[in-house]
Amino acid sequence: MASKNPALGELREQISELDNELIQMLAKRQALAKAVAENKQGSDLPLRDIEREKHLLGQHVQKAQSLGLNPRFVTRVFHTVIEESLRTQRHTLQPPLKAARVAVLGGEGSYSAEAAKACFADSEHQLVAGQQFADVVRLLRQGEVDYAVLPIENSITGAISPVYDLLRDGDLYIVGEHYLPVRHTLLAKPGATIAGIRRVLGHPQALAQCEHFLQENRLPLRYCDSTSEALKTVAGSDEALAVIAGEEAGAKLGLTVLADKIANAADVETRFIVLARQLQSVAKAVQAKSSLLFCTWQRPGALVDVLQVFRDRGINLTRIESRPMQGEPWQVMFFVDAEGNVESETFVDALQAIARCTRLVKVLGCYPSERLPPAQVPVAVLAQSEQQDTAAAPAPVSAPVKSNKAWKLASRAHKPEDTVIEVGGASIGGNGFIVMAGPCSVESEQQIEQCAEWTARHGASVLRGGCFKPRTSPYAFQGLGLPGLDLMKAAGSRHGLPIITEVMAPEQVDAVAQQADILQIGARNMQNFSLLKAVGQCHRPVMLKRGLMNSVDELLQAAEYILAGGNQQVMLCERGIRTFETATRNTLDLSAVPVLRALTHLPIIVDPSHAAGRRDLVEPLSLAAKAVGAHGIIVEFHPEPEKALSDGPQALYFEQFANMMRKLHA
Ligand SMILES: C=C(O[C@@H]1C=C(C(=O)O)C=C[C@H]1O)C(=O)O
Repeated sequence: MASKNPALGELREQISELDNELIQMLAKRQALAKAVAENKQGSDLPLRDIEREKHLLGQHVQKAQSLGLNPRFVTRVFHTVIEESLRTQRHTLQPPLKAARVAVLGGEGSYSAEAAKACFADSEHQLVAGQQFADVVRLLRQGEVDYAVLPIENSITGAISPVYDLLRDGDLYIVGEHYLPVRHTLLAKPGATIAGIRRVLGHPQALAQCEHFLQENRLPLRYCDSTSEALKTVAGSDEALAVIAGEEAGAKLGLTVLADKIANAADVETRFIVLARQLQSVAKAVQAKSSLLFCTWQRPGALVDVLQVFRDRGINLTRIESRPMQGEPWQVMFFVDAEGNVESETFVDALQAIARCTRLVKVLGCYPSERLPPAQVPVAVLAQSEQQDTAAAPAPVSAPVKSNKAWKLASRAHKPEDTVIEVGGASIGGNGFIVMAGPCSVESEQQIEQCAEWTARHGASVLRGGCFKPRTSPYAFQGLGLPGLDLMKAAGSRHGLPIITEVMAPEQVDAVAQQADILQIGARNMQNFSLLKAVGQCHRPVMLKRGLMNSVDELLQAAEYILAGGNQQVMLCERGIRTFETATRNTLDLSAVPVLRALTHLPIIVDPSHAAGRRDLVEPLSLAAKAVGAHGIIVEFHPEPEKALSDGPQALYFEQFANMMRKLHA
């Protein structure tokens, strides 16, 4: 290849050399991290130092920008590097578990086997198969294995109840955890087709995680004790059977993939626990989790008393589950996972306090926390903007004293403090200022990818894009619909951006909420009350745009519909109103921003693009929006505005957007 094209060969050689250097540097970095761990052990400091991580990332991101690199790419790289550094540090102070024999459900081919291999990657071990969860636990109790690995919760179907129930006896202890990404595929013998399949075999958990696919294809099920049993049955049968399992496990038995990624959600993970017969001590410096079980007395506030113990001591709970108590109908046991080490002073004190207010409390284990949330550094430009200079922020306007029965939940009287909506790493509301940016409409994979890249590169926090377009004319481009939303979600995920898109009808809400991180209600739909009620039932944040002819009071009443439906994550958007003025498409009512900020705790966003309808006005209006105290703006840009399928004249050119971002953050 290189001989035909020597220039290419040379370039590749240079890349290989650089990669080589990178690897050597990574190894040096790891060695230093190990030395830091040893140093920390002596000095009693915790391994993780989130402030140091933030500082480092901040510096790296700035450097990256000065070299023309995408700051989010650099952040992603360093998140991975630091995660590995923390893993090495953890292993330095808390040697990884070593086992000769490990019990798992179903043996080779099962997801449990995969998890066990990951947990005991550092030691030669033999897997011992149990047919059911109870058998796995029995093997450990009887001393036939050193450890057992069991699934405890799944990211889409939640708690794996039979495993919780096996922990009730409290004679086994959790000594480790592992998050396993599971990629369910439908497998069958070569030549089979989905239409021809008579029955799908699998473990009940795996079948439940793929329920939507199975129902859509009307496939009858057969439950098996384990995935490996299901695999073997399908591989050894002449019937038209299929199995839900991982691709690799199927390939070992000669099975081929009929459908890939068939789980109900895109990224599915199962959390596994490692059980042992003895409680384990976790080194002080290692970030640990502890699991407890408790039963409360039957009296009002009994559960609150226990939760208060954690709250008073600053202990964060990562999970709470309840399960029925055996032999005591309608009585429950609570299982909690908490951040902290059971041997720490705080925890010992907490356990004593819990013992005083419960019928029963048991420690189920203590183990290194496998997953630590990455340090969040906004990209450099964002960093400046998010720490908005409060001295420069407009002085708060005081609300007219008026009791309003039409919009109670939206009012400052109901909630004096600002609502801050956390979505995909962006905080909207409070003292921050965020930018949502992207094309008016999603037009193609390439277009939305280019826009997502540009949005991320210039420090905007949310990717916008319309998939269902409310157009004045029925002949205008109506949007790509759900396939467009899939393209936008994928582009957003690649660049670490949450996405916002418009939803136009109540029956679309469920499907759009599956993918979109924020649902937008357009100006024309501000008083579509059945739509407002539908998004009020939804778990996603909603951005409600002010109607062309609606007052601030009507906007707040519309927001009240959503809040009254239960959804408290509402932000309001000023996008221009219709006045006698024709110099601009609409008149951007910037005075509504401070007025709304005084009246409501909800975040206020400004849309200069739709208000002005002209790209040359977008930058001054954006700067003005920030100056009057908006929590953010939503703006449109396009790689080729002249060719845009909708609203081209208001779309910024890429460079214009970049310049505007620099000014906004100056
Ligand atoms: C290496 C350290 O320990 C941890 C790992 C870090 C890293 O890999 O850069 C940074 C901070 C700590 O969470 C340190 O404290 O410097």
